[in-house]
Amino acid sequence: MTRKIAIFDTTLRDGEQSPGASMNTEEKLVVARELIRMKVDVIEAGFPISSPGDFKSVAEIGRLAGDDCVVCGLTRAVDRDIEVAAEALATAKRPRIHTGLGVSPSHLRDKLRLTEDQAVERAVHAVRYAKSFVDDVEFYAEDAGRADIPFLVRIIQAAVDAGATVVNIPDTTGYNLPWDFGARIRSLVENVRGIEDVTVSVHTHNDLGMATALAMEAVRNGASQIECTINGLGERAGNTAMEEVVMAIRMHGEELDAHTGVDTRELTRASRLVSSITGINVQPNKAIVGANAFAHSSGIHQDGVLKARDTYEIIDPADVGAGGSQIILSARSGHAALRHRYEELGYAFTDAEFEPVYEAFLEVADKKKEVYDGDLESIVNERNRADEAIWTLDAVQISCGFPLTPTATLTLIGEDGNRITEVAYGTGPVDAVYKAVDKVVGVGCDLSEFSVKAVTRGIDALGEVTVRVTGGDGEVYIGRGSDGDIIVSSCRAYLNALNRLIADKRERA
Ligand SMILES: CC(=O)SCCNC(=O)CCNC(=O)[C@H](O)C(C)(C)COP(=O)(O)OP(=O)(O)OC[C@H]1O[C@@H](n2cnc3c(N)ncnc32)[C@H](O)[C@@H]1OP(=O)(O)O
Ligand SMILES: CC(C)C(=O)C(=O)O
Repeated sequence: MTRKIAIFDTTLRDGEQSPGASMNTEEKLVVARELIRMKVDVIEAGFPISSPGDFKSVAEIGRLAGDDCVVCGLTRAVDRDIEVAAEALATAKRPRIHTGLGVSPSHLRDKLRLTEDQAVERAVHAVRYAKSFVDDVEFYAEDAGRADIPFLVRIIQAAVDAGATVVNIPDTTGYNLPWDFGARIRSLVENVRGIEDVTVSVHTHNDLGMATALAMEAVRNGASQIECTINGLGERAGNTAMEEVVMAIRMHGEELDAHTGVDTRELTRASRLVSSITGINVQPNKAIVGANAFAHSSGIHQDGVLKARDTYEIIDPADVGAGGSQIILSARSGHAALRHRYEELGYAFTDAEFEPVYEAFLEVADKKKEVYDGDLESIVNERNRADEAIWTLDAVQISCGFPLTPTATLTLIGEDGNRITEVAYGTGPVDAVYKAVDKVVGVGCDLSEFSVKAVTRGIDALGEVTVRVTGGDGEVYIGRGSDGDIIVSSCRAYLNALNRLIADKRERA
């Protein structure tokens, strides 16, 4: 059996320190319920002395959690902070006070203005004072990543001797390289007496984009608790993302001799919940929970994933509650992906039928970022209309705007393959195009309806135009056309209606 690594979630404390991420008590309770459901080991619920609202959140989450997990409140190494935290945690069945102070030369000299001896004295006092309220006391050595290692060993030894149950080694400024941070943890594991009886926690920040790597290297060197947040929220560039460390441990459990108790299938839901409550979007390419984490948009990858998912996916999306892999159709997609999607939509093509569809798809895809199902249907419908066509559009050009007179120059191809070009003026660009069509086709009819709608979402959506025309004998014909350019869609729709009218006339003649 591998070692259990405790997951200490600090979304509601350090995560909330992200600018713009503050949450009220109700919102924190919603997140806490999700954290309990996903079986984290510890919830850091807030910093009780910082405001009455945070005090209330810690108290309410303490009540909510019951036996399910430890609930923790943060303090400075200040008596009043510790007293207030103890008061807030009185509702909790498994309370933990998290106290400590900065230990790097910069924090000691410039922020706290303490000598090393004074800092050790203050740490010992804070741990002992916290122990007078609760059994479970975690000591943090803030900015341990930049501390002198002999002093770090000394102050952690003092905290352990004073009764700390957990010692937290933060790389507060995300300064370390993973192997240097690992060596720090190893120094403590090898040099602090009694450390084997306490939990060694790490709390890493992402200032160099290495928070997860730092945490993994710490686990490899003896850490047994990771402090992290959903979506990597937290001060500045954020904290270690829970979804990343939990999945990295799951993927490499044997090598790390580690496992966690987190239900990974909740990771996506938790990510979306925190994003919607805080209003902070998750970047699409974010590991594990980003919208693109299991999306494939290039032909070679799509072909591979359709043959065997693990050619390009190391995680089964279902394992993190993300549903399934996604194939995104774009101009980089190949035949395999397009054919697969059409089959899912119920279309079957022979190879000969499929080739022109693929070419029409590429034409649309080159104009759009992403091709949606509605576009695919439109492409097929447009092709079917083209197959039946008597007159087809070869080219259309419009000149319009204020104060120009809208003018259309249009070329149509007839059944015999001949091209005919006409120019016409109109009250608007569509009117000008329709007048030019009338000149070429020479069929009398009334346009009784014209409507346009976007086939899919986005500014680059295909526009589908529907028209109704009434022929001389009162018969009504509907025409449709779609394209990224609505003048072209309008022209195609009108031609489609006229083609039907002409075909009908011929049939009846
Ligand atoms: C790395 C981290 O994420 S630490 C957690 C950060 N979280 C927060 O700061 C929570 C929100 N903070 C607050 O609500 C307030 O800052 C409070 C209530 C904590 C303190 O408020 P104030 O008393 O007004 O102090 P202020 O914020 O101006 O300054 C912080 C003081 O705490 C001291 N201090 C900072 N950390 C510690 C510590 N761990 N132990 C003891 N003292 C500390 C500072 O040196 C400074 O003291 P000084 O005024 O004597 O120079
Ligand atoms: C208070 C400590 C644990 C912290 O948030 C940090 O060092 O980043």
